[in-house]
Amino acid sequence: MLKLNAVSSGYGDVTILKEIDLDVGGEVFAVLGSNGAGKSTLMKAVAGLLRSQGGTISFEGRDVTRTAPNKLAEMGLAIVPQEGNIFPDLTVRENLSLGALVGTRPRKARMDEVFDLFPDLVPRIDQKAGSLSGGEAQMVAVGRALVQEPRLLLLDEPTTGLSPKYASSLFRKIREIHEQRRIGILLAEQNAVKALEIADRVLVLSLGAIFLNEPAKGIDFDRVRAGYHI
Ligand SMILES: Nc1ncnc2c1ncn2[C@@H]1O[C@H](COP(=O)(O)OP(=O)(O)OP(=O)(O)O)[C@@H](O)[C@H]1O
Repeated sequence: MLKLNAVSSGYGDVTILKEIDLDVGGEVFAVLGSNGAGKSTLMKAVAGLLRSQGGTISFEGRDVTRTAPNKLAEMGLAIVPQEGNIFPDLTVRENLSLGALVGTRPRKARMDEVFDLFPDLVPRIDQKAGSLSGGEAQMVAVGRALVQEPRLLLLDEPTTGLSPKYASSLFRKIREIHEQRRIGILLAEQNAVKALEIADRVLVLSLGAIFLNEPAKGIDFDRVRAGYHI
């Protein structure tokens, strides 16, 4: 579904990601690593928000190395960035409507599916997104990506700042989204224990390079942890 071949990326002249090779199928693929390891940089590079400094990226067999984010969205790749992922002055409904500009099925049906998935949002439909709780706001952010009918969903640390209860619930929903809709998920996450519970495959980034890339099942947690201590 998504292939990275020797992708380097960063900010200005600074290289953060160093020659990353990656092959993501229609699975839940967790991207782990400590603060500053390069998780968000990887997500932004894949979503077309950061220009690659080298290497190639392909999505569903097409070279998208220089493809603009809006075009990638139309091709079926949606991202929930770590920050700035909702419009605070717009209502829940308006936020979802904006996401639904991308996608082909009737807009109302796609929005109703989000309310089925996150029923807590139903009573908040006309509330400004900026006045929601952290957990509710994340539901809107994920919902806004889902109404785009993505085939690959990039989630950048979606549980940051959530209470353990909300975080666990969102992790369960992420797995549910994958299983019910057959959407591939690339999940950048600090919380390795929780991410491993729902992931099929695990990548650990360390200093912008791949420390480990393995199936999640039966993975030796000490090896994952070692990637956090370099
Ligand atoms: N806009 C930017 N300009 C310059 N350097 C940046 C910028 N954004 C991130 N960096 C640097 O890139 C490196 C990787 O950051 P990145 O946000 O990808 O890490 P991360 O793994 O997502 O970390 P965290 O878990 O803390 O969000 C860090 O050293 C960071 O300081």
